[in-house]
Amino acid sequence: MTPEDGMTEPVISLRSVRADLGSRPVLRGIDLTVERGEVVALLGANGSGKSTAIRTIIGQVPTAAGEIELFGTPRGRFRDWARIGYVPQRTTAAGGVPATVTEIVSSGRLSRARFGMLRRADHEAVRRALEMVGMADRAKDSVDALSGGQHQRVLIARALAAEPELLIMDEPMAGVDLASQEVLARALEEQVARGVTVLLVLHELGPLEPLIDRAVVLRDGCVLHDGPPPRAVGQHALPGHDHVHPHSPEHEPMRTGLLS
Ligand SMILES: Nc1ncnc2c1ncn2[C@@H]1O[C@H](COP(=O)(O)OP(=O)(O)OP(=O)(O)O)[C@@H](O)[C@H]1O
Repeated sequence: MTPEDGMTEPVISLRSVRADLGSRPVLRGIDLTVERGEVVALLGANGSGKSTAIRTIIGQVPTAAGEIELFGTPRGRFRDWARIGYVPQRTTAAGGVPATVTEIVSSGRLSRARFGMLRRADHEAVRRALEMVGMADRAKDSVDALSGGQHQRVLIARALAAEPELLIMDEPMAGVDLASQEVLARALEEQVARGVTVLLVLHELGPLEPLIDRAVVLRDGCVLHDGPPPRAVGQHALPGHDHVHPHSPEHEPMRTGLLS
């Protein structure tokens, strides 16, 4: 590959990005770069702006200032959405619409389908995505019959079905049982081994810890930390552990926390 192919460009680049929700400034000057093949975790307390950052990157929230590039192209001109798999913050896959697991996952393949028609290769990609998240045996079931963790697996399979180069996931492990977490961690590991770039919001690194190259911690819409992920196990060791120090009577309890 040559630089002209855009292969040396960061996959995601944010420069001084600001975004408002209503009249409220939620992102207050974010710089963030994700290089090809990196796995970056976005951490921070509730309300610090993680989801808004993700939604701004994929164009669901407009920027008030600053620049965003996807695969080296300004976001406003970016059209190649099939290269990006997005897993929104936890919702049910069904949304009240009667649909089977296969139908939901197939909808993630439409961006790759020619003239909106799924061909054999597309059906195979759907089947592979279902296998990757351990849901192949539920392919024909209605999504209404699934548990929360299984819903989440289906949403991830939907994102994987297009065989994206970049996966953006908003708390993929939230509310997911341990068995599903391990399945998802393995699926993600497989994606990373193939060179897929990943940006994901997490509350704790958990079973994904070994995969994470870098952690970006937000606080009040600003980047507080951008560097190696905390390696020590356990919530206490995270940079942002909500730590109240009761043993400093002369001071107010000190809150250093970011993650909860
Ligand atoms: N539609 C909205 N209108 C106004 N303010 C909003 C809206 N959605 C979110 N906010 C506010 O924006 C801030 C950032 O929210 P965001 O969802 O990005 O945080 P987060 O870090 O993802 O939080 P969580 O960990 O709880 O998901 C919060 O203070 C939230 O109350």
